[in-house]
Formats: sequence, C-alpha cells, structure tokens
Amino acid sequence: MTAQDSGKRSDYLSWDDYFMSVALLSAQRSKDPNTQVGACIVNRQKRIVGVGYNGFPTGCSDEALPWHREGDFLDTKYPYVCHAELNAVLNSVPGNLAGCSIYTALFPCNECAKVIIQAGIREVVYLSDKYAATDSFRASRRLFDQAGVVCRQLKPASRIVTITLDENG
Ligand SMILES: Nc1nc(=O)n([C@H]2C[C@H](O)[C@@H](COP(=O)(O)O)O2)cc1CO
Ligand SMILES: [Zn+2]
Repeated sequence: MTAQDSGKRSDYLSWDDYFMSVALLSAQRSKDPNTQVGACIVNRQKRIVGVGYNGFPTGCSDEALPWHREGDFLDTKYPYVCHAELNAVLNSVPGNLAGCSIYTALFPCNECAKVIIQAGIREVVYLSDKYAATDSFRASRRLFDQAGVVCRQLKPASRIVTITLDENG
C-alpha cells in the first residue's frame, strides 16, 4: 500500500518542526517584553524530557524585578533572568541528558553553552541567530566546536503552526 492509498494525513508536523513548536509555545509563557525564548530538550527516543522559557527565578516576582534592557545594570533584567535553555535543563525529568538535542528559539549564549555541554547534550537546533555578532555568541560557537556539540539552524518545513483553543476542535 502506498502512503497515499493508506489515507494518512500528509500535512502533519515533522519531528523538527514539532519540537521547535513546543519550544516556541513555551516561549509564550515568558514575561520578557522584548525577547521571548523557549527551549525543548529531546532524548534519543524522541521523547521530550525538558522544556523552559526565559523568566526570573522561582520565588522572584515578575513584578518586583525590572524587565528593562537599559539603565544601570541592576535596574535591567540581565542580572536576574534565567535563560530558557538553563530552565529547560533544570526543569528536565531527573535522569541523564547525555546524547539529547536541545531545540531553542535563539542560539544559546556562552553561559547556557556551558550548561548544555556539561549536561551532555550533543545537538543544538536553533531558529534565530540574531545575536551572532556578539562576543557571547562567538564564545558559544567556540565552546560548542571544541566540545563537539553539533549546531544547526532549523529551516522549518511549516512556517506557520496554528493552534486554536476551541472546544469544538
Ligand atoms: N539564548 C537565549 N536564551 C534566553 O532565554 N535569552 C533571554 C534573556 C532575556 O530575557 C532575553 C534577551 O533579551 P534582549 O536582550 O533580546 O532584550 O532572552 C537570551 C538568549 C540569548 O542570549
Ligand atoms: Zn543563555
């Protein structure tokens, strides 16, 4: 029987697009007004073992700390926010992340690169590389190269994934 004869849907999500969509859906939880990042960790059996998005640490109110980009360092979000990739690792089901892939909306910074490498994650799949020109990202590339972590930019098969929360399906 051919795939066509079987009556199978043809417009289903590929694995890559599915995992990146989960990452982007998680990003929708972020309170950051400028950049919402989500990350999704997948093991070798293609099971999702961790998700996360950028936000302040547990117990730190989203209203009590600043979300600003500019001003005195302590009055910006940067010293306080946990990156999506860090949260995905820390939120992962207890176990071994060795050999996993991480799908992330934005290429990891150098601090997350260290966490990803130390966790044993072997592949980084990213969508945006908007900070590629910064030193932090040059350092990430260097770390990933030396540690043998494979990085690839996702070229999605589906550019738009629609989810409608409608009780009538
Ligand atoms: N890979 C990343 N994962 C992340 O979760 N982030 C977070 C940290 C901030 O909350 C936000 C970046 O803010 P901005 O500088 O684009 O306004 O995204 C940032 C990066 C890139 O460094
Ligand atoms: Zn980071």
